[in-house]
Amino acid sequence: MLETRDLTKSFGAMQVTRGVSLRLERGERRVILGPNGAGKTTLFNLLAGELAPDSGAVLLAGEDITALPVARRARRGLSRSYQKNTLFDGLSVEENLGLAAAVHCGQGMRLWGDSLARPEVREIVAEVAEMVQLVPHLHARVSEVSYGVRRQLEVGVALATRPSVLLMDEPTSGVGPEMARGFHRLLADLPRSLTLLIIEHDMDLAFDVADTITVLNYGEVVFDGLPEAARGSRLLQEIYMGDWSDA
Ligand SMILES: Nc1ncnc2c1ncn2[C@@H]1O[C@H](COP(=O)(O)OP(=O)(O)OP(=O)(O)O)[C@@H](O)[C@H]1O
Repeated sequence: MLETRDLTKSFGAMQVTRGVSLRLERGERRVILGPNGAGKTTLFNLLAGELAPDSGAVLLAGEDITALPVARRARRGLSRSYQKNTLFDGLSVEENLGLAAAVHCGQGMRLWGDSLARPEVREIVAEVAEMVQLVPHLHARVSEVSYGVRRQLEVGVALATRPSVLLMDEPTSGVGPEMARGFHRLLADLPRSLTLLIIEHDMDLAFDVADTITVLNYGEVVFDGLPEAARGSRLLQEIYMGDWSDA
């Protein structure tokens, strides 16, 4: 469903992405682990189209999308859930979801008030609200909801564009461990038709949701495989010493 071939990216003399080749099947939940500075966010930027690679290719459903800008990748079903500045604080949870759904349904921002009433938009809002457990919060203003609900809404806004592949950069960052677990259960319950690629800093949390794990270190894939194998890997234990000993 999503593939990279030998992606490389440097900033000046520093090579931050080194020959990264990944292949995600449809419906796969892959977690990307790696220490600070390993190149996880850079890889996401290359996948989403915010950065162009120096060499290599990104393929979505078999088609080369390396040259496509962010919006065109999104229209093809590759979406990213952002941590910051993507929500309209003065609007309700429902309106935020509705706006994303309306844009997806081809409604201009200009008429968005009317767009929200359209049946296809209402249907998406209801479906997504259910998926990310936002039904009790639909009428709350975003500025008034808890941090955890905001994080759920960020994922909801991305889902309202009906992606086939969703990239999430540390969706649980800043929430406590218990809430993070709940959040991962929510992710695990998302429809299996959706392919998920998640950056997660915490190794234990990664095991909650991952079908497969990729570990980056100094921009390079140093592990790619099943979570059970990751648990037994000495290399990972060394890289993740801090997180393992904290666990
Ligand atoms: N635009 C940029 N210009 C120069 N250097 C950059 C740029 N973006 C990232 N870097 C550097 O590239 C390296 C990888 O950064 P990246 O953010 O991809 O790592 P990461 O694995 O996501 O780290 P973290 O877990 O801390 O977010 C870091 O050394 C970072 O300082």
